Amino acid sequence: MISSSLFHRYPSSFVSNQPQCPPHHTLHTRKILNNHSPPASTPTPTHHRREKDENIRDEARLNSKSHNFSAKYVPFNGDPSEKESYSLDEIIYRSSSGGLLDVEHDMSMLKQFSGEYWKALFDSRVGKTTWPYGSGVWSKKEWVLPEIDDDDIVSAFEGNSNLFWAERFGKKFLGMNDLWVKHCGISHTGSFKDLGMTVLVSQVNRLRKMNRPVVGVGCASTGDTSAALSAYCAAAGIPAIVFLPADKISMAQLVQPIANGAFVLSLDTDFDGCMKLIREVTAELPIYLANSLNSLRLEGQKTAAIEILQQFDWEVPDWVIVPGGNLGNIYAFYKGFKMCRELGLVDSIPRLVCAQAANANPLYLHYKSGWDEFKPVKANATFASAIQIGDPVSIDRAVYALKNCNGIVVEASEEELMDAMAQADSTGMFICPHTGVALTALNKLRAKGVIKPTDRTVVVSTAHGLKFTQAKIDYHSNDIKDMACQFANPPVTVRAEFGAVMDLLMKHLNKGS
Ligand SMILES: Cc1ncc(COP(=O)(O)O)c(C=O)c1O
Ligand SMILES: N[C@@H](CCOP(=O)(O)O)C(=O)O
Repeated sequence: MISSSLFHRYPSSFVSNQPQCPPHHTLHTRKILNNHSPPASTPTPTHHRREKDENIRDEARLNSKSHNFSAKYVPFNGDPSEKESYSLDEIIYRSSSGGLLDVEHDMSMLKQFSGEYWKALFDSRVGKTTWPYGSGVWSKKEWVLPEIDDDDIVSAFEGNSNLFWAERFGKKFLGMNDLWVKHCGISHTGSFKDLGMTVLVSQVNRLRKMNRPVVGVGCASTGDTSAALSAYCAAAGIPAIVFLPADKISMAQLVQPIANGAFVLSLDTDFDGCMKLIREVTAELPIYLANSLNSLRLEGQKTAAIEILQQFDWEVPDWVIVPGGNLGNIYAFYKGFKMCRELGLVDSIPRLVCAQAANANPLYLHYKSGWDEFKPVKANATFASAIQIGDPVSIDRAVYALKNCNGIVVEASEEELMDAMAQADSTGMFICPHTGVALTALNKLRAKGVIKPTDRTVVVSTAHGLKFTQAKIDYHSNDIKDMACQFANPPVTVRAEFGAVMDLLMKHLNKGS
């Protein structure tokens, strides 16, 4: 039996999947929340414990309400007068003309509530354990996948990642006082992919419950997509199949899908080759495609942009810098910011910078050519191995996003990205090489004066540094061909004797003074 006291544990607007209070109440609600005192209707806290057969899903089921929010697939950047659209319950990745798809929300329904209303609602859900809103993604459920039943959601309470004030790095290396790193990689599987994968796997869970023929979910990967897919599928008991380019991903990334029980294929090709194969295979077999070609993924990823605004108390930063590979994420950020502007939460959007490794730089070349004809490249090896991609599936999305926010594309050489990573680490971070690519872009734009010392700037950190320890070991061992490794900090071997240790320490301490 579900205890009736559960109904009284939260104000109803915190637990319902429909906004409850009318817009004119929201300013009041917000003020209350900001003052950290409970809304008047909150009962005195009790030390409630659930009965054996109760859980947070049951609570969500009891509290769910009907609503009129909806979303559908439409051709990406299509002609609005064309009527082509598909239910999100269809298994489809391309429009009738072969172009990309986008998830389009019924904005007229969302606009029935004011910007102030949405801010108060989203703010009220942060940091709770209420299913599914405790997740940073599902706390924005009405804007993500409004029609999914809470019961079908597969979530690890992802999102709500740290927006880190890079105080020392900003001051020491860039003369900046308002520099932030959005640590999307401090996450369930160690990358931002969790944000999109919770949405995609939840939808697959729904489709399978509807008896749709989905025998498994598959992706091509440079390591992070496969890790996220495998974890969320394992949590839901859904078979995962991953195509990996042999010897091109880190050990830590490789072991993730193996440990989570996915069927792992190591293929003698690069990521672009794996991507081509998974597209062919998913066209033949009832395996659902989990790469960002599937626009559902981007609905989850866009919440990182909304979260950044929320973390700045809905003030808009000047710049957001995102490392780009298959190029879904740069569009996801744009879409998140744009929705906040359209729905009245903010009145402008930041300028976006997409940062690429020079060894895998098709977007950069396209940008430099003045957006002339796009040409895929053969991506060369890079320490930023997760963005070693030469033929990005979301090229059109990225170009659209950058053109619409006065965006910039910057490239980083191997030495630049590794030095930037080492410098960031020396100020207490432990970032991945892809974040080093983004920091290089920042260095270059600061040096040119494009980004000003006081500009509020966010660098998106996309994966956890612990996935890329070998790159750091190579750098700090001074063991990289043609690289000075100028910030290497190798361990010093010394005899285990007091005198030898003291001599060494004295030398070291004198050097510092
Ligand atoms: C760690 C990391 N950073 C950046 C990216 C680039 O994201 P996107 O492919 O959406 O451009 C990826 C994946 O491609 C990644 O795994
Ligand atoms: N870096 C990605 C590459 C695939 O990108 P996706 O967003 O299209 O899945 C990875 O980790 O596999």
